[in-house]
Amino acid sequence: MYLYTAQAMREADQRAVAMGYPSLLLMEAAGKQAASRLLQRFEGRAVDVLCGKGNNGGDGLVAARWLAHWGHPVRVYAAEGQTGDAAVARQALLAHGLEIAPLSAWEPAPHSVVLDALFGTGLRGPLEGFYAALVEKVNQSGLPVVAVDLPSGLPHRPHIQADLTVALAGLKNEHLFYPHRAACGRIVLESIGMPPRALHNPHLPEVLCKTSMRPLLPARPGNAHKGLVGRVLVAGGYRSYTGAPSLAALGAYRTGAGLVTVAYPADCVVNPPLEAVRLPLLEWNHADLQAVRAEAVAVGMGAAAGGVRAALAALELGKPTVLDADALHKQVLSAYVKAGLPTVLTPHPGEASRLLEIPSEQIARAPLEAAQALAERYPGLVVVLKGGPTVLAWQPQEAPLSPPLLAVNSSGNPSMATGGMGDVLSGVVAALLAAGLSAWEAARLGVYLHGLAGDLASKPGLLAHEVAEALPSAMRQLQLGGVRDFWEPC
Ligand SMILES: NC(=O)C1=CN([C@@H]2O[C@H](COP(=O)(O)OP(=O)(O)OC[C@H]3O[C@@H](n4cnc5c(N)ncnc54)[C@H](O)[C@@H]3O)[C@@H](O)[C@H]2O)[C@@H](O)CC1
Ligand SMILES: [K+]
Repeated sequence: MYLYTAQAMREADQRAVAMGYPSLLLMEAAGKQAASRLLQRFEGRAVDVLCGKGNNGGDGLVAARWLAHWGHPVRVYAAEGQTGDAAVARQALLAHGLEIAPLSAWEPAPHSVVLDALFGTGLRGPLEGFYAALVEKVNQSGLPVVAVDLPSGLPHRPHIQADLTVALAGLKNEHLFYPHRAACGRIVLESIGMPPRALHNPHLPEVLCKTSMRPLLPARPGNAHKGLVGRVLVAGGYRSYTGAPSLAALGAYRTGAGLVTVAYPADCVVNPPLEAVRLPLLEWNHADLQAVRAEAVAVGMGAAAGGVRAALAALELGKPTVLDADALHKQVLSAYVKAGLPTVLTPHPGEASRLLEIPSEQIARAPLEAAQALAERYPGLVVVLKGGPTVLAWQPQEAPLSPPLLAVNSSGNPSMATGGMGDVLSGVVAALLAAGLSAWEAARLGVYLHGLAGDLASKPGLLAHEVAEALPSAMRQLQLGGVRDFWEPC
């Protein structure tokens, strides 16, 4: 499943039409499904449908017809001048004997619900004048609002603040990225019958979801022993950052690693899980690390200035590696690019800002672009840019001229914004690398499982080790089909 821009969705629509699929069928499905989702949530309220001139308005006209047909009180307010499918939708509505009032006549009615079909993906630029005032009037009415496809006005201001958004055919950027996502309220995705071939577009970012992530779960053979399912070496720790390697070790064990060894400076007190092997070191050197039996390495957590030395020593092991926190330095990344090892780097926006030398606000505003820039700068390394949502990018070394592969995570929640969460993630990804997944697979599944565990454990004051403890349930639920993507109806 992909994440669409307005342009990419228009192209999908055009491909469907070129394949012979009538666009009117899409509008009919869109309107009917929006109407039924509205009723599911706001049954018993009269509905005011506000329709623009374009196809988003056409969806609203279809919705109004079905609402009336099903016997619900509905008032329709629409702009003049529909063309194409939207004009057909208007005719069909009139044929049912409904009246259409001008948008300027709309006044909030107590106990009603507003269906916002003013603007969708065709909006060009911010709303002004009459439409800006109408959107403000809807927001100030205090009435519940169901938005068709997108809250009208997004991605600009002003925009509708919706309680429910019925996304059509595919998720758009605004449905996943803040602050726009907050304007959508609950999001339900309706396929509206769009032919899957029309939606197919591997140049778009992938949305990590249960369907694509489940097949990546490593199988545990019946004759499994701890040396067969992936062993992880965690290398990190510095005087005041002693928890980080322990959390990474816990993340790795809870993702199924067979054995975890924690290497840390001998002058710091690290308390890894009882099940971990401890390796206190006087100096970060390759010879000591070489003795550890491990199929993957996670390096950097809380290692302070030692992070670079630890990462360069780990590089000589020639194993798939996760680089986090104090290992995220340009000289380290360049050395890993040169080595061509499966490598995942997991910066947060502050670390990405340091690596890219751009302000972290710019990264927060356009995380996909930032992850893409890092992937292009360090070809072959998989970039996991942590945030809400976490995004991923990878420029395969063997295809330097193709655009990087991109992905956006759909699991996780704001309660995960606490210390140590990234350390757990490093351990999760390292365990999946050790289990034999490629760097791109391990990073995507790791990010998704970590978010899913955060969703299962979600509560105010959530701690990183609690997310690690929820990982086994997350994996079990994903395996057994018990997971719900956030856009699925309840
Ligand atoms: N896959 C698809 O592409 C489908 C799209 N459908 C609907 O079609 C919508 C897109 O339809 P359209 O492309 O017709 O676009 P919209 O209906 O979103 O908006 C286009 C209208 O808005 C006006 N407009 C644009 N910017 C404006 C501004 N800043 N201020 C005032 N007016 C402005 C345009 O002149 C035009 O009349 C989707 O969001 C969805 O609701 C569905 O009907 C079914 C299938
Ligand atoms: K809308």
